[in-house]
Amino acid sequence: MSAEFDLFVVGAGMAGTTAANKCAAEGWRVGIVDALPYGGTCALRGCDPKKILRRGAEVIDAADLMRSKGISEGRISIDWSALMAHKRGFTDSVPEGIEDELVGNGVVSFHGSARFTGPNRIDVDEMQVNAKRFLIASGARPRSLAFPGHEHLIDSSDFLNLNRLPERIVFVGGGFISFEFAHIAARAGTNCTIIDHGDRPLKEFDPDLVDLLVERTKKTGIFVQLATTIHSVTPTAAGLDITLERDGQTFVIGADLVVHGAGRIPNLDGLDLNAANIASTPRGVTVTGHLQSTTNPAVYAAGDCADTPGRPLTPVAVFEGKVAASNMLKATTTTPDYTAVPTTVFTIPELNRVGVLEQDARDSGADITVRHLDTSGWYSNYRVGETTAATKIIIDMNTDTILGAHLLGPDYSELINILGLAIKLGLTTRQLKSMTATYPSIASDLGSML
Ligand SMILES: Cc1cc2nc3c(=O)[nH]c(=O)nc-3n(C[C@H](O)[C@H](O)[C@H](O)COP(=O)(O)OP(=O)(O)OC[C@H]3O[C@@H](n4cnc5c(N)ncnc54)[C@H](O)[C@@H]3O)c2cc1C
Ligand SMILES: NC(=O)c1ccc[n+]([C@@H]2O[C@H](COP(=O)([O-])OP(=O)(O)OC[C@H]3O[C@@H](n4cnc5c(N)ncnc54)[C@H](O)[C@@H]3O)[C@@H](O)[C@H]2O)c1
Repeated sequence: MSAEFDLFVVGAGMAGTTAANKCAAEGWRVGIVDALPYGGTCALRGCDPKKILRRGAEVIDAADLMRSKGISEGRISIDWSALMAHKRGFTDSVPEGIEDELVGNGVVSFHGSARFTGPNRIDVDEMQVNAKRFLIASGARPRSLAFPGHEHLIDSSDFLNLNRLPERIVFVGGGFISFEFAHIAARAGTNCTIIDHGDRPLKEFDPDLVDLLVERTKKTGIFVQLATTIHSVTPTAAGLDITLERDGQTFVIGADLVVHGAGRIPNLDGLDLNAANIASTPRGVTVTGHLQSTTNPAVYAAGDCADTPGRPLTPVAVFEGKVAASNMLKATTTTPDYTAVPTTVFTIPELNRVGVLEQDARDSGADITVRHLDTSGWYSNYRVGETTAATKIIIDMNTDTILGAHLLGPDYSELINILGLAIKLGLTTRQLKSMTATYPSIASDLGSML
C-alpha cells in the first residue's frame, strides 16, 4: 500500500498536530502518524496529567499551612486511585478528541512507527508514504542511564500511571520531573528521596531561590541528596537497594520504586534519518533558524526533537510547529521568536523563571540593578500561610526594562507570564507599575516587587 501527501508529519504531539492542522487548513493534503495514542507527551504523559495529580497535593499542602489558623488538626489525605481516576477523566478522551479534530480538518491519520526509507519517502509499518515535505515532531525520551540495574527504573510516563503509590520512592536526578513528582508523592504520604550527581539541583533556575525551594522541599519530608553518584540498583526481597557514593563513602538506601528524572533527549530512535540524509546530533535534528533540515530541504523539525534554541517545553513545541508550518506553506524563512519564554517547576510553592539569570546578566557587563526580596511575609503569602516566597527581578539601569525575573511562591506562575510579556514588549518597570490590578491578587503585588 502507498500514499502521497504534500506534508507528512511524524508525531501527533503539540508540535506535530499544530503544524498538521495549519497546513490542512490551507488546503494541503496532510498525513500524520503516531506510534502511541494521539496527543503526545504534554496532554497524555506530561504537563496536563501531572498538574491534575498536583492538585491533590496542593489541597493537602494548603490545609497543612492553615493548621492552627482556622483549619482543624484532623488530617485529610489523598486517595491515590481516586485522584488517578480524576486524571483519567481528562486523559482518556484526549486521543480520540485530537484525532477527530485532525480528521475533521482533512488530515489523514495513521497509527504505527515511521521510518525513513528515502529522501522523500517514509514507511509506516507496511505502508509506503511519499511526500513533498516532512515534519519530524517526534518529541523526547528519557536519557539512557549506564549504571548497573538501570533497567529497574520506571520513567515519568509509568509514574503518571501508577495505580498505587508505594512507601518509598527514589528519584534519580534533581531536575523538573523529580522535584515535581516528589512534591506530589510526599503529600500523598510517600517517603521520597531525590538524588543528583551534581552539586546543585534545578540548574537552569536562580540559585538563591533554588536554595529556598530545597529547604522547603526538605521541610515537606523529602530527602535531597546532592553530589551523590548512583553505583547500582539491585532488586531485593524487600524492594530495591540503591548503592550510592558521596564524599568517597559508599552507602545503600532502600526503595520500593526508583523513578528516572535524569533528563530527556530527542527521540529519533528508529526513524533511520540516514536513509533520508537528515543530519542530527544528540541535541536533535540539525535545522536552520527557520526549522528546515540543513541536509534535506524536504524535511523540517519542531519541538523537543529539533536542535533549536528553544527549551523542551510545550509552548516552544507549539510555536515551532506554527512557524515550521508557515515556512513550509509560504516558502519563507521566518525564525521563531524565542524571547522571554517563561518556565515553571510545579513544586509547592512553584519556582518560575523568565529571561536571564543574575549571573549571566553580570557576566555580560550589563548595567543592572537586582530587586531581590523575601516576600514570605507579604499579605498574599500570609493569607495562605506560606512561609517560603521570594522574588528576584533583574532590571537594566539604562533602559529601565526587565532582563530577567525569578519568582518562588504560591501562584507566581501567573505573574511570570506578565513579566514575560513585559520583557517581550520591552515595557519599562515604570510602565508595568502603571498597571491597575484587581485587589487583593497576586498581580497586585507586582508593583512592590519592582
Ligand atoms: C513528565 C513531564 C512533565 C512535563 N511538564 C511540562 C510542563 O508542565 N510544562 C511544559 O511546558 N512542558 C512540560 N513538559 C515538556 C513537554 O511535555 C514537551 O516539551 C512537549 O510535550 C513536546 O511536544 P512535542 O510535540 O515536541 O513532542 P511529543 O508531545 O512528545 O510528541 C511526539 C510524538 O511522536 C511520536 N513518535 C516518536 N517517534 C515516532 C515514530 N518513529 N513514529 C511514529 N510516532 C513517533 C511519539 O509517540 C509522541 O507521541 C513535560 C514533560 C514531561 C516528560
Ligand atoms: N514544568 C515543566 O515545564 C517540565 C516538567 C517536567 C519536565 N519538563 C521537561 O522535561 C525535561 C526533562 O526533565 P528531567 O527532570 O528529566 O531533566 P532535567 O534536565 O530537568 O534534570 C535532570 C537532572 O538529572 C541529573 N542527572 C543526570 N544523570 C544523573 C545520574 N546518573 N545520577 C544522578 N543525577 C543525574 C542532572 O544533573 C540534572 O540535574 C526538562 O528539561 C524539561 O524541559 C518540563
